[in-house]
Amino acid sequence: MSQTTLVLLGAGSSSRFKSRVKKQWLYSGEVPLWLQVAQHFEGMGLFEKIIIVSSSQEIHYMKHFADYTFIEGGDSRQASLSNALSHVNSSYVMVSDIARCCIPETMIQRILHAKNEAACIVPTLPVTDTLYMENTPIDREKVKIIQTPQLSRTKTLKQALDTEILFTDESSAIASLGQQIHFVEGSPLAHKLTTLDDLLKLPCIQAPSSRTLTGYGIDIHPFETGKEMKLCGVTIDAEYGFKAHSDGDVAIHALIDALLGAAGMGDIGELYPDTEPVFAGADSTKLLEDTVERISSFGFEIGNIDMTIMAEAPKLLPYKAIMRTTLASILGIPSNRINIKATTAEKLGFVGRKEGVTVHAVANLNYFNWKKSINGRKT
Ligand SMILES: Nc1ccn([C@@H]2O[C@H](COP(=O)(O)OP(=O)(O)OP(=O)(O)O)[C@@H](O)[C@H]2O)c(=O)n1
Ligand SMILES: C[C@](O)(CO)[C@H](O)COP(=O)(O)O
Repeated sequence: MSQTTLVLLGAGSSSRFKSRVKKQWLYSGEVPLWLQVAQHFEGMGLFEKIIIVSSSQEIHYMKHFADYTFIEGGDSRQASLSNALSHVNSSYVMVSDIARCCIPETMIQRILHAKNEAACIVPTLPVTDTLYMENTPIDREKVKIIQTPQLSRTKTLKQALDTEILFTDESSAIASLGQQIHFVEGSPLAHKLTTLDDLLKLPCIQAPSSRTLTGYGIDIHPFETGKEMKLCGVTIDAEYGFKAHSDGDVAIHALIDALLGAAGMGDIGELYPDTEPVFAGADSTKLLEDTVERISSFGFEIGNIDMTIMAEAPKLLPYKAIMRTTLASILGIPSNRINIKATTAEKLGFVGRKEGVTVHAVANLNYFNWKKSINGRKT
């Protein structure tokens, strides 16, 4: 069995990437980039454990994709690494930026073969352009580009990071202890995805799939007198509203479940539990806004939505247009891609007896087409 743990650092905020979707959550085919990277390393069969570092909200969703060890990151790359290192017990630890997406296995083998050469093994590339330091040319033979993954003796790395000093990589931390660093040849394929233009340099990243993902949601609420009735974020003129922990907007609740269903993100109760005081009387449009924000940040675009409101009363026809425009502005799609149907239950069941309302909703999502963002840029 290998004595090496792999740590993949993915808790960054992608600020230089300048896209509404963080680089870790771009889809390559039908797989988010972070997962493509993890599966690529896992397929090599070289590691006893794989740790992925990310934010707590992302980790909740990442666990729906795969069973790695997920650890919450910190404010800096080094803080994220330190959190992960407390879960590393193997003699060696290989650390890589998840943003280096296309690292060839031959490069990993080169690094592992050199493991006895020094406390830290580092892949490098030569500089091939002329270099200036401020206004003075410098000898490019004396500088190198440092890549990841870097292989370190775990004990030495833990000792090196037990400091207030912030290092930009493992090798500089270990060098600060006076330990030797051993350099091996890196690869242009290990280039780090930092800006949108880097996507053009990384051939293993495929265009996102054109598949449509469909989700379904249903919600039921009984009527309650003395409450304001809200449906699709619109106030309805009625003598009663809905009994609920929140404002009881049963249509928005069904829609949230449809959106979460399409994204594979669980259901409304997981995200906004009705046991939490913070959601007492909650404005459901705010919950929908939060759902849309999450879905969007995880690499999806909303295609269209359709819903059926089953209500014996009140008559909803006069409200359908304003309901569509209200939802359109929250979902960020044109109102023609939102369809709202209303029907009675022909006096049957609890809906027919005017005891409450049922809403069924369907939502379609597509993967965010990041190729369009690159093509739309002037270089
Ligand atoms: N607090 C942080 C910051 C960075 N990283 C990770 O460290 C690697 C190198 O960082 P970088 O490429 O700079 O990613 P970001 O920090 O996301 O990018 P930016 O600096 O543009 O915000 C990335 O895989 C990133 O996810 C991390 O785990 N925790
Ligand atoms: C660790 C690293 O990738 C080596 O080149 C680099 O230092 C990370 O820098 P960043 O500013 O956190 O992207």
